[in-house]
Amino acid sequence: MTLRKLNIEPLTQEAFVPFGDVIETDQRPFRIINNGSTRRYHCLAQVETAYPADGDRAIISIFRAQVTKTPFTIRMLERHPLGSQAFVPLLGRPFLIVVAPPTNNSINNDTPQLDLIRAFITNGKQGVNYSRGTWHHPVLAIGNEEDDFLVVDREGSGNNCDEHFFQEHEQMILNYQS
Ligand SMILES: NC(=O)N[C@@H](O)C(=O)O
Ligand code: NI
Repeated sequence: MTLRKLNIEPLTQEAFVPFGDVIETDQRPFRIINNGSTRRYHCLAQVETAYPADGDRAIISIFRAQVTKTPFTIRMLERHPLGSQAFVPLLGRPFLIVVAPPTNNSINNDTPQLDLIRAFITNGKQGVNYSRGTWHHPVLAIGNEEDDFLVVDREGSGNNCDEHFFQEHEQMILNYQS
C-alpha cells in the first residue's frame, strides 16, 4: 500500500489563514516604543480561551522537543477545542507543521478532512498560533538536536485535547530533506 506523501510548503500567513496565525516580523507593521529603541510588532496573534469567565487562563510553557526523524508517518492529528496553541521557536531553527482546518459535527463526522491536510516548513524566524480547534500534529522538531519552543495555550477545566488516529491507508508520509 502506497501512502500519500505530503507536499511540504514554505510557511506564509496567506497559506496558513485556515489554520491560525503566523507569528513573525517580516512584512509586519510595528510601532516605535521605548524612546525609539524598540519596535513593537503588536498583536501578531490572539490567545483564545473558551471560558475565561470560568477561570480559563492563557499560560506560557517551554516545550523541549526531541527531533522527529523523517521520513515520518503521520498517524494522527489532535486539536484543542477550548483554546488556541502557539509555538514560537527559541533557538531559531525551522520546524515542521502538519495541519487541517477545524471541523464540527456537521463536517466529516468531526474528524480531519483528509484532502485539506497540509504540511509546512518554517524559516526559523516564524512561530504559529493554531486557532481553537485547528487539527495539528504534535510539535515536529527537525535537525540534529532537541529544540525548544515557547508555547502559549489554554489552562482550564474540561477536555482540551481530542486525538484522531487515521486508518492505516489514510496515513501520510512526511519527508523533509534540508
Ligand atoms: N500535548 C501538548 O501539550 N502538546 C501538543 O498539544 C502539541 O501540539 O505539541
Ligand atoms: Ni497541540
